[in-house]
Amino acid sequence: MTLKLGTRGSALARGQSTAIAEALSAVARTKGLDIDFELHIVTTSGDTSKDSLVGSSSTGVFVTAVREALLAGECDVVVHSLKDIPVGPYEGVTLAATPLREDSRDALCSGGVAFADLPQGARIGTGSPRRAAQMLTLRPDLEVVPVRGNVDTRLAMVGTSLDAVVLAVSGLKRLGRASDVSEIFAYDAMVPAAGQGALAVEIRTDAGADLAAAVALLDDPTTRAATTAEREALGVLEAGCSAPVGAHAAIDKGILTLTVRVTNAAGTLRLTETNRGPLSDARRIGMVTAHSLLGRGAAHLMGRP
Ligand SMILES: NCc1[nH]cc(CCC(=O)O)c1CC(=O)O
Repeated sequence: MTLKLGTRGSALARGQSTAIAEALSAVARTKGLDIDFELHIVTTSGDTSKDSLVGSSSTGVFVTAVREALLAGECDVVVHSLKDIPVGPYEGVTLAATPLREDSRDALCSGGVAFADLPQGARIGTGSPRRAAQMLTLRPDLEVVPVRGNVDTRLAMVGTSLDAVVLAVSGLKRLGRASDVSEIFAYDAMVPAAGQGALAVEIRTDAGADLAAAVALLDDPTTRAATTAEREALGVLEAGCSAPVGAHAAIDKGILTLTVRVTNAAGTLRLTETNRGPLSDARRIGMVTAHSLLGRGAAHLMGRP
């Protein structure tokens, strides 16, 4: 049987979707199921617009287009970067698997210069308020330059119009650009975005039990718990993926430790909160952490009354 796997058309999206398609076929075979996948590329207006807000995946337009293709029956399974998916349910769509996640940290790509050694006032490209704010906390002298476009486009700016860019380690690895990483930010220096480095495999809620069971074989319970806590915190903070909010859950010996950080845009004020507990409490840990941040004034830092 050949199924269609829906994805965006960027090199990153196609690469990670191909990897998931192969992994799905392999796990299905171990259960005696013969499933092959062909990629179904979903294009959106955003894919051709580099300079407008529509070009930002933070608005969720790409995720919505891919999900609508799934609901329309143009494909049977879809793959997204989890961090691009708005928090909350989507009618008719089920998150069938969160596979083992890649490194979730952020990386400096500077042509080899360490973050501390960047020249005074260096120009750093990022479209992420979270990365911009945390970078300015560490180095208020830096000039943050808003950039858009895919990973390769951004890397091409290093050494020409920019001194460096900040990108997710996971995306660079998936694109075979790990050698462009000059320094990886420690988790406490730059708290990653909720869900960064993780993928989401979705199916229609009314899909057959066989497909649901096959996809579920790819689910990694540790990744599921960590990203559940991170995304719950983001949801309670009412922050989208474009807010200056970092959320990172680490799991060690069955204990989940969630750290959430809210920074103001200038990087001059920040609140960081950490809570831990069993994996089964992932959602509650996310909620509790976000509520205590709100109690400490997080909404004000995010520019809300
Ligand atoms: N916002 C764009 C985006 N969405 C997912 C990734 C790759 C990182 C991931 O796998 O979470 C990227 C690029 C980046 O942040 O560097």
